[in-house]
Amino acid sequence: MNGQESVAPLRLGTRRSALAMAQSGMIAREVARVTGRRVELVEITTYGDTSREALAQIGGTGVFVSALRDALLEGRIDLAVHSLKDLPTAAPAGLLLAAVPEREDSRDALVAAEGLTLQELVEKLAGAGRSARIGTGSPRRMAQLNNWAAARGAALETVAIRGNVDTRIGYVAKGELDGVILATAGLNRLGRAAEVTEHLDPELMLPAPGQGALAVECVDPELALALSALDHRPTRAAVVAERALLAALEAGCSAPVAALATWQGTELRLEGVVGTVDGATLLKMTANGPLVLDGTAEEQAAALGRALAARLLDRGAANLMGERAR
Ligand SMILES: NCc1[nH]cc(CCC(=O)O)c1CC(=O)O
Repeated sequence: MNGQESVAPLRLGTRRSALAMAQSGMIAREVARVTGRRVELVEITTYGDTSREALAQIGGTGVFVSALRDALLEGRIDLAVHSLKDLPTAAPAGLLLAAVPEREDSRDALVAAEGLTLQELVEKLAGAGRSARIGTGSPRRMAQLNNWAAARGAALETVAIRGNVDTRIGYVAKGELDGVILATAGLNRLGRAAEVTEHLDPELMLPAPGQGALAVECVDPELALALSALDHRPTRAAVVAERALLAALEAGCSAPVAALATWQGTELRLEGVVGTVDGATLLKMTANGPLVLDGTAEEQAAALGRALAARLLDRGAANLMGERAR
């Protein structure tokens, strides 16, 4: 046996949902390329995968992440891939955010029958004498949809749903709902981009902090160094700003908070939204910061996020979000 063959494959922990498998498979190929090592997928079942309870009841999307993090800390896997928007802003000691690969489309998407946009859907159903029933389990999406409808006097009702992509799209296919909102990035990664009937403009629907981006976590600093080849620094700076905003608001992952940082030349432009689920109030603010992608980029980006959070809190964001999570 030569030295090459005796090197054990890297164990990449993944949830077994179709989306997690697609994301993990994609990153596994990249990891094999940059490390020159074999990568095997190790399936980890999380409580969030087996429970039918509402996400808010079982502690939010953090439940998907914690089983993978436990496996990392216990040495059962070498690296894990998460959807960045599901990653709690506080990381347990010992975990390294080795890479944030280039972000996919960050926008939310409408999947509706007959290829209709939100506006067309609302108009058509108003003609039929009823309101559009749109499924989403996300308070952030509910707040913005309800606010959009209220501003137009449109008859729209949000319906709380959860489940995987198939389940959610199934509600529309079976005619139980008029439309559902999903993240474009997830649909793209699953090869289901064609099901989207409208990509929602961030003006209407600002995405969740980190939406469309992935996080690669590991424990071993040497592995982290190798994985940093997959890091996309403009994406990392953007999501750091978005997550700093979220953390400074002390909002739980189920609070109606949205944030998106985009590059305008050498400036990072951060937009934040805090609202009430009923859409009655939506607070939207923007901060711009010139940002140099050097060793201090993350601190500069985080400062931008904290500054915007402070301005939102000045305007009463804490009251809007209701009871703060912890
Ligand atoms: N909350 C679940 C979740 N977490 C990550 C994605 C996929 C998109 C992404 O990577 O941001 C989704 C599905 C969705 O919101 O439709």
